[in-house]
Amino acid sequence: MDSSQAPLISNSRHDDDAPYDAGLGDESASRDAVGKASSEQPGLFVLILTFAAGISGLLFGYDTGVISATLVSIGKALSDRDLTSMDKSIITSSTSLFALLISPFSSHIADRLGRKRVILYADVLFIVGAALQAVSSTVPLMVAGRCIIGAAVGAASFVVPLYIAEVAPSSYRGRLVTINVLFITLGQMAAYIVGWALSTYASRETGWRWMVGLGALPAGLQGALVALMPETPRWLVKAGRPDEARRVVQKVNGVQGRFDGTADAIIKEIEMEVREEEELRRLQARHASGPWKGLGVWHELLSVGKHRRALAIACLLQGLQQLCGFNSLMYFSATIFSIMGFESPTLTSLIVAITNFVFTLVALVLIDRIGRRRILLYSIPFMALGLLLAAAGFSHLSLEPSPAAQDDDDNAAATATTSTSTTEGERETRPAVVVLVSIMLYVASYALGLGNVPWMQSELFPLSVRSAGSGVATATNWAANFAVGLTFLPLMDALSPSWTFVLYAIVCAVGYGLVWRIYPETAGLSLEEATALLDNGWGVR
Ligand SMILES: O[C@H]1[C@H](O)[C@@H](O)[C@H](O)[C@@H](O)[C@H]1O
Repeated sequence: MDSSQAPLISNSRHDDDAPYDAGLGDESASRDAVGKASSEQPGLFVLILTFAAGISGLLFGYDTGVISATLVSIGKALSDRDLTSMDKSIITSSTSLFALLISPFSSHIADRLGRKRVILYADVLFIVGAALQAVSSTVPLMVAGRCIIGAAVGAASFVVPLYIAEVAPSSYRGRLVTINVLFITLGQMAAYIVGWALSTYASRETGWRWMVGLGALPAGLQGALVALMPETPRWLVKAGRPDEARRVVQKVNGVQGRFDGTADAIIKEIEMEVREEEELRRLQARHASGPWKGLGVWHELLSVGKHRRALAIACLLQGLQQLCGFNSLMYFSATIFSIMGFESPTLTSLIVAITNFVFTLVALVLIDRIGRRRILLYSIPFMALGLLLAAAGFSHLSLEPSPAAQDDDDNAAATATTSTSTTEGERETRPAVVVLVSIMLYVASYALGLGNVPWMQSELFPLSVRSAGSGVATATNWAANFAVGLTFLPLMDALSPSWTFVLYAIVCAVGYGLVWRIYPETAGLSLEEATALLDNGWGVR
């Protein structure tokens, strides 16, 4: 895996003011000229770039969030029958599977053809995937559309943060991680609003087709914006085009067409970094021995104790972010609220997306003050509590797990009417409210901690293994996301909703113990200090 492989990873220098450093390389380099450039106000150009990155997070969020309302609105439109739990699970998880499969390839394309090219290809995939879903008439066609969307999400979630990190001044790179998560949650909220509006006001036949098809619009906008943007200076230098790279740096710094010593210094620094990186790769290849021979950076990652520890922590956090079951709500909350008999399941499930977005915003403000380890240790118990309360609520509800009840809003409304018109039904209202409030508690505590902290993975790894380590951790995230998407509905059928939620609570409890045991506090530390914590052990005091 090369330096550009991992999402949220970039190349160059460490910025002490940027606790969310997106995985930038050479810690030792703090050149004056670069520092000067970094402290400047963002120009219009940089703002456009940030917006472009935002669209990508938005698409990631929209396309993963929209499936919740889509699944309850499809009815018999695919293959002339109701969707089974297995259909729903495959339609949902095919996206994460393809995101997992595609991201390593996109790093090679990004290195060969440039970052911009990957963004454009991803946009094309977003558009094709959206169109295919919108016109699909069978389950396999819908799955094919979701796979194409997955490939787009995988490529975009990898390359856009990289693009911005390589172009923007260092002070902006640092905030990228959280801004990206914020845009993802914004996209999910937008998907839920669109899902609710279309399932309520559009016709039954076409509403869900618009939901999935609308994802093409931001992709088209992003494609048009990206076509106007330059390649990154770092890629241009690597491709032997330093003059073009200099022009881009001048544009970013707002000194286009004038002599600018800062731009020269930055280009020199990039050239140095590119050389250092190549040298490092040669050394790694030469020193590898035994089973790791020829594996280069993998040898370095797996044979050195502190790198292994960093990898264990990063994978633990990413795995936990998904295995705690959050995305089962993101993907299936409308289905859950539908079988609980809520009159408008898509509107009710909007609460999940809004809570997630609002508390991600709160996390932005709190996380540096409280610290990553501490915010996790404070929030995970509340996640477990929310899950257990929801499980208790579910055990007092008589659910209607039949596909007809799940897929038909009218049916769901009928169920709700019946349940509220009888004494039996009135007794059911209270547990339904308990489930809803518990889910909000769970989502809020997730958004404060686990929704964000794992993406700060790159600060655990030293430069030499940063991209490889972050890449593996990101793959862990998609793999666990896939597993949860595929197993949630079958688990609900096999174990009951209560026990499924108890299972996620157990995952949270085990995760809490592991975080407490092996994840040291890195907030407020420079990248050198953070990675040094793992030199001789887990660094937990
Ligand atoms: O950080 C994000 C965010 O928490 C999203 O809401 C979730 O759907 C993603 O899986 C996660 O990676």
